[in-house]
Amino acid sequence: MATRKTGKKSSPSARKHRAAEPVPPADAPRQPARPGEPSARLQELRRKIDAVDQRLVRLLNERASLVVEVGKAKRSDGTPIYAPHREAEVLRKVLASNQGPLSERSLEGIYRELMSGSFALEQPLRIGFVGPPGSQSNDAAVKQFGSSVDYEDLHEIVGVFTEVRRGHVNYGLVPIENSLGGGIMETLDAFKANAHQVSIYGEVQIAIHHALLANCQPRQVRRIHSKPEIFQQCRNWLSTQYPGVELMPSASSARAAQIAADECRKALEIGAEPGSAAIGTALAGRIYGLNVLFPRIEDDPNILTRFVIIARQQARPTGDDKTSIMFTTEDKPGALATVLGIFQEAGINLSHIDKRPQGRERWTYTFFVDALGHREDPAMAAAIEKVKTHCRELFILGSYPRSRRIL
Ligand SMILES: C=C(O[C@@H]1C=C(C(=O)O)C=C[C@H]1O)C(=O)O
Repeated sequence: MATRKTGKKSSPSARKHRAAEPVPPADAPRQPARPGEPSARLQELRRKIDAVDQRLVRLLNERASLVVEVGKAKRSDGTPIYAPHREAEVLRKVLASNQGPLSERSLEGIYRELMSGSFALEQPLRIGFVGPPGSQSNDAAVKQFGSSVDYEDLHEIVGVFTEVRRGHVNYGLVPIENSLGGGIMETLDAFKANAHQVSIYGEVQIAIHHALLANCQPRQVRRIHSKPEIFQQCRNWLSTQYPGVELMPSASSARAAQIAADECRKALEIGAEPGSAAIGTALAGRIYGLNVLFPRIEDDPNILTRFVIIARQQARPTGDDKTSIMFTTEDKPGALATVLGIFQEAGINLSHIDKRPQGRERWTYTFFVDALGHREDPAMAAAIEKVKTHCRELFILGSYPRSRRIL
């Protein structure tokens, strides 16, 4: 008969207990924990979690060692480090094998951070965004590329294009379309000036959330800083929660957070009550040292901004891609309708169309169209060739994996 290390014979009830799952069932009689101490069940569960973590760390490092090898192989044949087509494939396989209880969203978040760690192992990546730090673009970049890459605030959308083109950053993230305000003019214009040198390598859809940030109690807030558009997007919330408060316009929500943090500090220095707040991202709160008093105060919880990742490389096909093209039609009746008809005939779905003044000739426009499919798909390649014959000029801005998820 098995004995304990003490040498004592085990009782039948003890044997039964040892043979069963080490974690006591939830309905087992529980030893009352001493106040402030975790119960025996909680301790046992935590011991199991610790053991799983040990296995996970080994597995993560097994994966990381393979990533290091991938990095070497890429460097020897000049393959780009960041491979959105491969990431899409990894995520698709991982999510398909998920049986819960972890949600898809949580698993995807974990994998995004894991892949961010991969970059650091293959080659440190530098990502350009439009600041100031804590801006929506900074938030989007961190959600997409995680915390293991370097970020550079390039101040202006056009600056992101310039620095990608010059190779000072590996990739850049710029907003292209907002579900409330439509196309982002500065980005479309920057494509007109840089279409030869950079291309769209990926897209990211970000849910826009606004938080009330401050260093005081909610009832102490007297003045709120933010961008005028953001006040508009939180109008109902502000008029019910803070009807008499002073609204101070600023150039960006991140700048607003910086001003509110400065004003709070100064108030505290002179012994006054801090009453300044800002509406911005939770990331801005972390950067400028403000607490989130209320998260998600936007009136419409479904505001999205689509960002594109720009690069000096072309993304490979994944089977679920988008192609963005930019063209100027010939100056004749029905020219745009002819172009759109070509996609229709080819059975190619268009997901977005926008326009900007062409710039050189008055009342002439440059059109931006997103078509579903990759430029290497024979139907897409043939349609684009045909479209070209009806255009003065046409550029393919890029083919890249279509993003269906919202970060
Ligand atoms: C490891 C690779 O490099 C990067 C990291 C990935 C990963 O961690 O799975 C996937 C794609 C790339 O962005 C790869 O290309 O396979």
